[in-house]
Amino acid sequence: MSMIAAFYGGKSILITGATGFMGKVLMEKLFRTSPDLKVVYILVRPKQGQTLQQRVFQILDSKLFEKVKEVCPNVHEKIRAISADLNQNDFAISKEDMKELLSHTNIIFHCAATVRFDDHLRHAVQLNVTATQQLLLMASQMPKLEAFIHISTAFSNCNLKHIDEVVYPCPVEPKKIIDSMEWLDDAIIDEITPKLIGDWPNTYTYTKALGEVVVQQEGGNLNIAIIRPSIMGATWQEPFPGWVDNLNGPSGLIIAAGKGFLRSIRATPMAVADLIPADTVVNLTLAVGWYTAVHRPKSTLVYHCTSGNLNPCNWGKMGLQVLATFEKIPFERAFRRPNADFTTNNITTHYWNAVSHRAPAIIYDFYLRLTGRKPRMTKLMNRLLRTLSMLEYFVNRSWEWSTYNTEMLMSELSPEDQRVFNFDVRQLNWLEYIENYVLGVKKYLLKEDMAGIPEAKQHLKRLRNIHYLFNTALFLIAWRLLIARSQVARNVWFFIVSFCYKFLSYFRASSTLNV
Ligand SMILES: CCCCCCCCCCCCCCCCCCCCCCCCCCCC(=O)SCCNC(=O)CCNC(=O)[C@H](O)C(C)(C)COP(=O)(O)OP(=O)(O)OC[C@H]1O[C@@H](n2cnc3c(N)ncnc32)[C@H](O)[C@@H]1OP(=O)(O)O
Ligand SMILES: NC(=O)C1=CN([C@@H]2O[C@H](COP(=O)(O)OP(=O)(O)OC[C@H]3O[C@@H](n4cnc5c(N)ncnc54)[C@H](OP(=O)(O)O)[C@@H]3O)[C@@H](O)[C@H]2O)C=CC1
Repeated sequence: MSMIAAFYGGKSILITGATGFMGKVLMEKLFRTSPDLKVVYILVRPKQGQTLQQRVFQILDSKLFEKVKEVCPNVHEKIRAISADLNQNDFAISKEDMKELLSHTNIIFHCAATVRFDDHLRHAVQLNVTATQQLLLMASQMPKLEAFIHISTAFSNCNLKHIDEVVYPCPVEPKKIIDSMEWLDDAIIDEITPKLIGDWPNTYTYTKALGEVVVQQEGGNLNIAIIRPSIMGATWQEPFPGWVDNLNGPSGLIIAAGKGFLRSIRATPMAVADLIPADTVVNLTLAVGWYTAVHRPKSTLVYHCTSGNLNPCNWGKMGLQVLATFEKIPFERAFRRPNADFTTNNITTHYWNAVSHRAPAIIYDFYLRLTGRKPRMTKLMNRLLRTLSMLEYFVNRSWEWSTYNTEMLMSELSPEDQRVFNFDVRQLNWLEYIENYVLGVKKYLLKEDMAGIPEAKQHLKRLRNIHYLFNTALFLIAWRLLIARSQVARNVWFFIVSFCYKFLSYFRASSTLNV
């Protein structure tokens, strides 16, 4: 019997960010392994014209929850969606709901965040710092609370090269940043943002670092732990391989490469690609929840959920495997044949961006205009280039994360728990994982049918022929222009033509003799 699964039985659990990528995988695993838990409170905001209930039903209706419905048929009764907006005071939670939360919650998993790299500092501070502070305040009023688990990121200290499982101080105290956001106007914030974030690459990583300091400073007597996942990718094993439902991290680029838009990316092939499957993160999170509540460590423990030091893979190997998988599992209606490469300096990056990204987009938009349709490729390409420039920081560096606490926790688990809540990334086979990841992107993100693979392959063949035809035409035009202008080129041309003619005549003559 799994001790961790038994621990969550009968518990009331509060999850923020349950509608996000990690939150959904976390809820799924909780219900599947501890179907006898009492209730899962989720803080949800109405979105895109959907009510809270509609959002919950949409999640439960997805393929991700198929297994849960078998082991926990009344799962919908155990999810209590609470209307909340983490940007508002007291999260805009009604008095009755707040009372219920405060009096019943046993465990908190704080996953909500803005993960956009380019978010305005005010918004990023509000969600990643102030909301964390408010949640801690709520937690301090929960008499039954056993553990508060805060999800951060391994990149919260990406301004360092070697990162230990400790909370590092920030140059400016979070309280001062929170206060200043209240009275500074947007224009001034924009101006001072580069100075404030210093050597952090974006407002996301910076505010996640501030969030950790807040957790440490304002955690009081709570049992708290911080989890730092690296780049969260599709699921590795559970509930099935390859599940993913958003474009963050590598997923968006896998689509861009598979559809033939992405031709080059400025990345260092030997840099460590610190991906971590979402189910591995969730298993560690649930194990940490159990350990923190049961063992009550004296200080706030930080757990790195990374792959680089235990089972490293680099961007070169990952990129090649992604491309190899497209041969077997192509995406439908590709714009060009998938073929991308890494560039390593500014000049080649600019060159390939112009030749392989912008030029084809302009040509295609020209064709769309000619055929009376609305041009869209240049806009899409600009967006892709913007995304690439945001991700560049992370694919041209390697970090070392120590994992003592994570390894300590692994050794504390019973063999059964090590199996059910497996977060040992050493067992991960990267080639197999990446293949399943690409397959998952095709099935769950692009919603493409496997039955369409032969047609997709045919389409790629057609694109290859068009590519050869286009290159041949381009060569002939260039040659024709050269011949018209240069005597040397004309002489070379006549030499080649007469040589070919002689060779053909000789070949024909010898085959006639043989007959
Ligand atoms: C040796 C030689 C080998 C040669 C081999 C060659 C190999 C070739 C490559 C093959 C394939 C590539 C596979 C691997 C590539 C490496 C990928 C590396 C990724 C590394 C990521 C590292 C991140 C690490 C950070 C820390 C991790 C975390 O803690 S948090 C999670 C990370 N957060 C994010 O990823 C968020 C990033 N997104 C944003 O910040 C923003 O969305 C944006 C700035 C990128 C875009 O903002 P914008 O306002 O322009 O657009 P938005 O409104 O958000 O969306 C507009 C439309 O674009 C779609 N979208 C959104 N995000 C992405 C995305 N990441 N990629 C693509 N498209 C995206 C979005 O859905 C919108 O679409 P519409 O709704 O249709 O308009
Ligand atoms: N994805 C990754 O690669 C990594 C993520 N992390 C961390 O893991 C955690 C989860 O990330 P992930 O699941 O990928 O992120 P998502 O963007 O998928 O999910 C974010 C969640 O936060 C919720 N949220 C955002 N704003 C508000 C708000 N104002 N009020 C209420 N809820 C809100 C979202 O709700 P809604 O659905 O309404 O938008 C959503 O449920 C984050 O803390 C992130 O920093 C760490 C490392 C890597």
